[in-house]
Amino acid sequence: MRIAVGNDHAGTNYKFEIIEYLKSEGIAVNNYGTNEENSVDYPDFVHPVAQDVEAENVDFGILICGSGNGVAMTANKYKTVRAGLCWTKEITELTRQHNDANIICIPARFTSLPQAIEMVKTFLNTEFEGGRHQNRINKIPMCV
Ligand SMILES: O=C(CO)[C@H](O)[C@H](O)[C@H](O)COP(=O)(O)O
Repeated sequence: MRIAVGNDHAGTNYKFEIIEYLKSEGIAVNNYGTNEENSVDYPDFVHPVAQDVEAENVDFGILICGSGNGVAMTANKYKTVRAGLCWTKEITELTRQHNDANIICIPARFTSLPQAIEMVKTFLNTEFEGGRHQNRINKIPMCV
């Protein structure tokens, strides 16, 4: 498995811990930064992750910022990206089971680090249920 990871300054610390977890599981990582804590603009670090997902260079993406919203809004501009904002284990499960999300967006300022890692584990280990949910996903694009 290969995962693309991107974050702004609010997500740098969590990102390094999440990468440690991914590597401990033998998962390959494309780290697009930022690797610093100085203020940056989140779209600069979201576009490479979304492009990796769109090009199917990776299995999933992980985006981390303060609230999770800016990174989700940016990533969801890509046609084949379904980026879900997650803040509990249960919502993370549903984001995979019902929405077949291919990117998880983590709000670092509103989740603890153990919670963030648990959400990543859950995201990577939960299957899409298909069926009625596939019909709904098919209706998401504005231009089919
Ligand atoms: O929405 C966001 C990016 O996806 C975030 O919450 C940012 O991390 C946040 O806007 C950064 O705020 P700051 O005051 O510039 O640190």
